[in-house]
Amino acid sequence: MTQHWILGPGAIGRLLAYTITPVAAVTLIGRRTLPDRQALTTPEGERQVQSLNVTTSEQLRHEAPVPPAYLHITTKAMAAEAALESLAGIIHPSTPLVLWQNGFSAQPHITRAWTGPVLCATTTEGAYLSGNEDVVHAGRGHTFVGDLDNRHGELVEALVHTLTQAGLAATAVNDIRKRLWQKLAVNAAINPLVALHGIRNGELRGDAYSGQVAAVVKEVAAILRAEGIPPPSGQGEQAWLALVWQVVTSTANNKASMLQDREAKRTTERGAILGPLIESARRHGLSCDVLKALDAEIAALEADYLAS
Ligand SMILES: NC(=O)C1=CN([C@@H]2O[C@H](COP(=O)(O)OP(=O)(O)OC[C@H]3O[C@@H](n4cnc5c(N)ncnc54)[C@H](OP(=O)(O)O)[C@@H]3O)[C@@H](O)[C@H]2O)C=CC1
Ligand SMILES: CC(C)(CO)C(=O)C(=O)O
Repeated sequence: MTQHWILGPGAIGRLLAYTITPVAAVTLIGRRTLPDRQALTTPEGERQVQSLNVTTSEQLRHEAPVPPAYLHITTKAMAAEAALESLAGIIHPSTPLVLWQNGFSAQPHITRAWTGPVLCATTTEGAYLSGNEDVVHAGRGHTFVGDLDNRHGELVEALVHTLTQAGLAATAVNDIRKRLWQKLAVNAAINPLVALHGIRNGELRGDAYSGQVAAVVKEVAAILRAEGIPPPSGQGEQAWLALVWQVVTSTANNKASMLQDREAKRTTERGAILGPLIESARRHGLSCDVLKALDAEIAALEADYLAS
């Protein structure tokens, strides 16, 4: 059986481990010990329990594990490189990686630094944790998999086959860079504003916030034009705005991930979402005062609650 190691036993990591275990050999790796009996509540509300092969990077150091065919990294973006580093000397540097992060920071950095293949996955599956032994699969979505340089088509296809066999809708693509930026654009327009104002996504449609969404999208659209990233359908700023309102409406009742991070007093993914946009604006000589102000406000908020 193909060995899949999943590093980062959070919502996406546990969803993947739980789902792939029936069709492949899975090892779920954390930095602290977790129970091996893990429950998953399906989108239909059924709670199922399964034994997973759960371990820590420290424990792996004392074993002689079968090398994995894929190492999935399912930490938050800012933790991905340190998590990978924690397996130095345990996995071979030619091991194929699969990065599941939102944003566009871990992907280019790790693709440049890792000597083996690096695949990227972008997913609209929705999951959240409910304790040390429970994950809730809140909504089914679709996963797109590719690699930034389109050099690893066979590995991508084989992974997509496994995900599909496991019941996760997945497609191999040759434009993963574009898809990652498109998702980042939507995240940049929604996440910082809802986190700062403490509101659910749908509330952005109100008079108090809709102008702020439009101001963010104006800057994001100009930056993505300079990056050569088109909206998924239509053209220009209006198409980006329409996409954002479509996602706001379809996720109206959601607490976005950045708001959940704020409420749980965790570091947010602002560096992976706003960071690449601000850096791109700098490279292309574009102004991005709205994005910079949002980034500074989130940074101040984080510093405040992380210190308390
Ligand atoms: N949840 C979702 O529905 C979706 C998430 N994503 C993206 O997927 C990524 C993961 O998100 P999500 O699963 O929600 O995040 P979580 O915060 O639920 O999980 C992150 C996990 O990473 C673990 N971790 C952190 N550092 C290390 C380390 N050094 N070694 C091992 N494990 C480590 C954490 O462990 P610990 O418990 O010890 O802190 C935690 O279990 C993010 O980039 C997110 O944007 C994308 C689409 C949907
Ligand atoms: C699309 C959105 C904003 C849905 O909540 C999301 O991906 C997130 O919460 O990070």
